[in-house]
Amino acid sequence: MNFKQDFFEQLSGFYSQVYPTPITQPHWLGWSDDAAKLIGLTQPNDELLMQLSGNIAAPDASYYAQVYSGHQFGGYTPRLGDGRSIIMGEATGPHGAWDVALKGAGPTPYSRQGDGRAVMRSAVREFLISEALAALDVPTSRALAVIGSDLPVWRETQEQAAITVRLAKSHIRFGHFEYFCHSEQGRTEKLTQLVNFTLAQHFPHLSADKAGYVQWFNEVVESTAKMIAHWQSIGFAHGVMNTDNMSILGDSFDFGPFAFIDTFKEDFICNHSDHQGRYAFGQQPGIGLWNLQCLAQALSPVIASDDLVAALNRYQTHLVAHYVELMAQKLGFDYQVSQHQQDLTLIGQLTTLLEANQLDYTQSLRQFGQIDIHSQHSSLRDNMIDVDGFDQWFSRYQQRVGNVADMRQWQAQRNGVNPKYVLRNYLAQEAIIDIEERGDNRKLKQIQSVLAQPFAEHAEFEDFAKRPPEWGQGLIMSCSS
Ligand SMILES: Nc1ncnc2c1ncn2[C@@H]1O[C@H](COP(=O)(O)OP(=O)(O)OP(=O)(O)O)[C@@H](O)[C@H]1O
Ligand SMILES: [Mg+2]
Repeated sequence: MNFKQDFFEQLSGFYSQVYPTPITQPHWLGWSDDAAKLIGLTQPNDELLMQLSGNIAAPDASYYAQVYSGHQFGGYTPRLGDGRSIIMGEATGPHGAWDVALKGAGPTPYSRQGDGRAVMRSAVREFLISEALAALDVPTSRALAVIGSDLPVWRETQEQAAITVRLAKSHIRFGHFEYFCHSEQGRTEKLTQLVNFTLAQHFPHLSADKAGYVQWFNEVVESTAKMIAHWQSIGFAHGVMNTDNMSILGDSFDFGPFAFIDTFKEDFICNHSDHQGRYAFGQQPGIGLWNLQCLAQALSPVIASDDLVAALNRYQTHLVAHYVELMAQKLGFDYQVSQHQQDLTLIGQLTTLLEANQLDYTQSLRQFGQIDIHSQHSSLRDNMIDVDGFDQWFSRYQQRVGNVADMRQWQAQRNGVNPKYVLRNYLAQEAIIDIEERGDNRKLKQIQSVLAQPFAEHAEFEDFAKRPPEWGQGLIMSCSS
């Protein structure tokens, strides 16, 4: 790995230097060739294993934990920081610079009561979902590897520690700006320094002046809206949309109790601790705005409030536009800005039908690849209990799609955007159980390779596209990780 150390060198006072605490008996549980390519790596090897498990230092790495704060479930925590993630620096490769973070690498000055560790099940889930979302073209942090160990850690019971090696274009979160706004008591030097660094590193097309700042915030609003539009379009619930888990680049970030919806349910909750449903699937667009409002407040010392409000006011338009555009591709009609509102209604009627008929979201959308738009009959229709309701919707939908000259091509296009395979919770759970009980990571590798091509057919792994078995329905994940 070739590192540069821009954050470390330019932002002293924004982190604490801290070394990983080695884990014992480190071994590769998972490795992503696709992520490796981003930073110019090819094969896993023993030296890399020793480096990424914290057993030996990597040349040119600086080890540090960043400080930030954040709104967690609506309440402000003035100081959080990386309690279990240690960044080695920015690895440079053919695809730019990527922070390499060892998540679960041991205690840091921000660990509070925590042990600085991650348990194997959560490390495996983060590894799988990072790479699966990337293959679905969703903006996301990546995972190079997951490393197992025999180090015991205590949660509700004794478990084994593991490390996810995360790659992210940046680890700067909304919470970074909140921290340097609220802790500096009116002084704006550090906040300005952080904004300037963010612009120089990640928004080089913008100038470090008032106009550049305003444009930057507008871009953050849009990329956040875009990310959430992606989530809604694929039926992904993040589960912990605290402001410290919101990347300033609009990348999906920090994967804990996330889930893909199986049977469609607008108010689906995946986080065991989310008693109020604050982060329910259907709440995500609104929470995105709420989080951006927190960010806007943190930036108010350096950006005029009228400009912040104007940018926030565009959030909903961005979100709807991106969502409708993605859904239009999935459903096979041309995206037109002037049609937004009608299209949104048409899409909403479909999801209402899916919910009322208790249908699986991923499977149902995949069936658009078999629809003949000129015929009333389809496998999707066969699955409906409310056939009349569906027929009414379908004729409106037929009108919207219009004539299709080449039906086969149209169907192939639908299959190219509606995944057959997503990381259903029960699949991740099966991989975890095999590792837990037998140290066997073959299932993990199979799931990873299928999800790397989620739009393709994988005849051998047809089962991975199935609805969950009874034990795996509505699995709700605990926050303990
Ligand atoms: N086992 C732990 N030991 C120490 N700190 C922890 C532990 N688990 C979580 N934290 C800290 O609690 C805060 C909230 O945790 P959260 O689950 O959002 O983040 P995370 O999953 O640990 O990391 P990241 O946001 O970098 O993906 C963070 O500051 C995190 O570092
Ligand atoms: Mg977090």
